[in-house]
Amino acid sequence: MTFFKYQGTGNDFVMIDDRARTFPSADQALVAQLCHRHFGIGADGLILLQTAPDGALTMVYFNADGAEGSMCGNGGRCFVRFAHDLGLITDQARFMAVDGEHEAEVRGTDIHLRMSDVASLEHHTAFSFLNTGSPHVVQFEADVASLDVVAVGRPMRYAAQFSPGGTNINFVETQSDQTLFVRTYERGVEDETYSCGTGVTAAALVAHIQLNLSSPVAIRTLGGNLRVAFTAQPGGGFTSIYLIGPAQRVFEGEITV
Ligand SMILES: N[C@@H](CCC[C@H](N)C(=O)O)C(=O)O
Repeated sequence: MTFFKYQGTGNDFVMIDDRARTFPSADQALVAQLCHRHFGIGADGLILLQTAPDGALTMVYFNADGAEGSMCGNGGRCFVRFAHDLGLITDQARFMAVDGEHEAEVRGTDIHLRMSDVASLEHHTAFSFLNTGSPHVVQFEADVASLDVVAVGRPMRYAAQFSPGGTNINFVETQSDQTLFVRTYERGVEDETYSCGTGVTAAALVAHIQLNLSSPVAIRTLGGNLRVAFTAQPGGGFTSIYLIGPAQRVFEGEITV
């Protein structure tokens, strides 16, 4: 079976053209093994490109632990690049994902991906919590570069208040030029990843509310730069949310299991 490896700001994915529906998607151990960085290809997740009976392009996303996940923003941008590379879409696209339909546009090296609207956010003393397709804690910190993201993030990811599903944890610092620096502990990978698309989207929306940053918000991650554009609604929610940044093919190969 042919696979392709894609990355979007260092969030990396095994990508498989599964229009023939031959991939054994119920085999969690196989997905986890393919994503394993020592015993497999190595990736933060695996994505199947399928088509629905009505012909709609469909993204099926699995976390590195092998379980089917909620929405993945960087994975969605890589999915659009993959569909474009296969010649299945022009520069404008629509596809289905677990959280509904997404629109996207290919503009040179960048993919502009429309994310689900966000109706509400919770603000707690130390952090905010919201769902941008996946659940995210956003916590501002003074020195994100020095933070032990795994040591601090993992207990929060498993905290009782987020059970049973758990959450992703984003540590955010505002830089002098109003750019956000974001590092994320990612659920399902159970480690820090180089970038998380739904996570930086959450960080940008919270930064708009708490720090009055205007759209588009520029974000730096360990794996590169992203932008998040949005329209804030008078009632407190957000619409027309776009995650913008590069996505590229890295290599391809054959799975011989
Ligand atoms: N890396 C992803 C986030 C994927 C979802 C996450 N692993 C979860 O299970 O919540 C992104 O780019 O959004």
